[in-house]
Amino acid sequence: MPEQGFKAGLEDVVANTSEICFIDGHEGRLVYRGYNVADLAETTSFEEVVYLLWNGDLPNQAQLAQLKDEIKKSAPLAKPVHEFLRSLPHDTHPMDALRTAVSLAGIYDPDGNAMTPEANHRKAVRLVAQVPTIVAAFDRLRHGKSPVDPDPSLSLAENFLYMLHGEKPKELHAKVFNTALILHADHELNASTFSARVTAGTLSDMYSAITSAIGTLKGPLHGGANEQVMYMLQKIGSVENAKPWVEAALARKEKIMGFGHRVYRTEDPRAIILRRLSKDVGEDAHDLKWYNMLNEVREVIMGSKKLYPNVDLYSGSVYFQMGIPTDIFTPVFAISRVSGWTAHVLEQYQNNRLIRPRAEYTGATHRDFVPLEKR
Ligand SMILES: CC(=O)SCCNC(=O)CCNC(=O)[C@H](O)C(C)(C)COP(=O)(O)OP(=O)(O)OC[C@H]1O[C@@H](n2cnc3c(N)ncnc32)[C@H](O)[C@@H]1OP(=O)(O)O
Ligand SMILES: O=C([O-])CC(=O)C(=O)O
Repeated sequence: MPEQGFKAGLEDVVANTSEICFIDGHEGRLVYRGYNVADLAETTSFEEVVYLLWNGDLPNQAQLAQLKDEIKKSAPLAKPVHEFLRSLPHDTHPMDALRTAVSLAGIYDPDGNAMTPEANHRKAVRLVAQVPTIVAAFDRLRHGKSPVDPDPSLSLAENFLYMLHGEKPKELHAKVFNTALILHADHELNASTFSARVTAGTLSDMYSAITSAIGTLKGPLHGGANEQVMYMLQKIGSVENAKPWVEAALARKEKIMGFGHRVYRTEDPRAIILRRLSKDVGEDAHDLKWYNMLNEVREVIMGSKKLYPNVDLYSGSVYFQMGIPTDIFTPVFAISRVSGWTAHVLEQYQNNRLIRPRAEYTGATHRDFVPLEKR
């Protein structure tokens, strides 16, 4: 029998080693490959961070140019993936559309099920390049609009907003979105990354691992919380109503989305940056209602429950004010996190061992068998 006792939710259980991401939950520090995310967030491009996560070092100019070129060339979708998105009912949740489209894209990937490091690198590039195209294309199709082809002159952040809205984003939005992508790129063994690694650990292919991860990110206790925060703000309606609304929800023992974390015992460092971005886009739009409401909710929750905001609290208000529909907030999270998922899958393949924990059995052990005719 296993030596270790059972830990509900695997809390604080160390399940693998990794060189990709470090979290100091007490100090509120998040590090990608040795770099504090706060130092990267507003000074680098998302593509640089993708390179860092995959390769362990920041790229030089030639390496960055090559990765950007690979991403640009890989951004268009295979025709059957387009046709599939076109065939979906318009009320399909965009996260379901993304999950199934990524799975389908795997079938048309020219590298198929090849598992060489080179083939896996190319698949990682295609995934990072195509997830934004899928999310934007489905959003337009369900609103009766034609998808917009990716523009090779734009960065990944700019391109997503361009493909979504059909026009180039204003400078502030492109910059803020780039920062949001960097902030969401990786987070150690969060649930979706764990799920990707479990799938990769069976030596299944990268698309299967990323499909598992997307399904895991969808839930409201994980990436799905950003969408739920926006619905909560819409229900609250005004800054004045925030306190009574939250107090009533807490009295009903409801969880308030965007608060609490398995690892952080202080404020999530990403939330601190996103709060400022929420203010920036709010000021730019001459509308600080969402920002002010979130701050009021934060004060009530921190005062009464001593719970801190997580990454999902402020991101939605940022996206909303950039014209991103609420039900694609979680797919937008995936646009970024696919970089971390693929980095972890590549790391898993490099030093693989099947991931297979044990369960503490709590059922009956010695029951007398009764044949069917006598039950
Ligand atoms: C990208 C991300 O995944 S970030 C997380 C996004 N998820 C959310 O924002 C959903 C809301 N938050 C939560 O549900 C949790 O805090 C989680 C899932 C993030 C972490 O869960 P866990 O580590 O398992 O903590 P757990 O749910 O056991 O909470 C511990 C205690 O704090 C309370 N608590 C935790 N989060 C919240 C919350 N958001 N609102 C109200 N109470 C909360 C729990 O009710 C529990 O109280 P109890 O001990 O009196 O029963
Ligand atoms: O680490 C976690 O458990 C959840 C999280 O914040 C993330 O995935 O970004």
